[in-house]
Amino acid sequence: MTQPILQLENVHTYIEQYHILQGITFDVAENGFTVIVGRNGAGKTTTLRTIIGLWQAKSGTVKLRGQEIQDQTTSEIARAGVAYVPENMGIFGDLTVRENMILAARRGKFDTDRLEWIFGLFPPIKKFWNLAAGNLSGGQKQMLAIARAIIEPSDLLLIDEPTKGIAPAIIEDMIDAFLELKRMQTTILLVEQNFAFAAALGDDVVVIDDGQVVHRGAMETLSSNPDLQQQYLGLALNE
Ligand SMILES: Nc1ncnc2c1ncn2[C@@H]1O[C@H](COP(=O)(O)OP(=O)(O)OP(=O)(O)O)[C@@H](O)[C@H]1O
Repeated sequence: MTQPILQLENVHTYIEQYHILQGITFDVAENGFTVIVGRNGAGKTTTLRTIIGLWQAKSGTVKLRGQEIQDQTTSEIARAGVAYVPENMGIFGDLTVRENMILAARRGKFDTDRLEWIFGLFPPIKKFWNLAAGNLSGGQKQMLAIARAIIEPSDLLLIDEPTKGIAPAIIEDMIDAFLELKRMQTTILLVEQNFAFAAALGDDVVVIDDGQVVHRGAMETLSSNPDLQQQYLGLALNE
């Protein structure tokens, strides 16, 4: 079996005095789509922030291609090939869509083919190219945040809850865009509350509860078994 691109081993993260991640262990397969699910406050965002170095693990290891990265800074981890779309999306509302994209492009220049590919994935990016990003709808802002993260190729894309507050019709469009990313063999680790969305995309799933991994394995095993869903997720994801 090939080495996973990312491996977390017994990761403990504290926020101030609070022991939030309590021994998180899981792998992310290269070219796969892994989804982290779990109820509110379970520690999903903290897990992504620990991987990208915005929180520092107090103990345990995070390995990228076998190299320990848990003591590296966020910019070092980003340079090593990890892109991150935070829950708040991190876009600049007073800059145009184009300017937001330029800031995310290395050397401030676009690869034309890649930009066309992104326009195909997310048509609103092309349509509102010269509009201040603050005027976009919630779903369009989310698309812009993802477009910024993929304007340069990365080895691993971390995305935090892209469906949050997004209308169902837009969620369908996002599923199509993510399926296309999957076809392009982008390795993705997604945090998601919407189980239908997670199940439509995930190859593998990690369930976190109260700072611990309570289940991991093939998404198919969980998505095809309502009893398992009830056991691990309760009603939290279907509210
Ligand atoms: N900056 C912070 N200061 C103190 N506690 C925090 C901070 N950020 C998160 N926490 C706490 O850490 C725990 C895990 O939060 P986290 O955001 O990782 O959960 P989550 O699973 O992503 O939840 P949600 O689905 O609600 O976003 C929660 O109890 C939260 O209150």
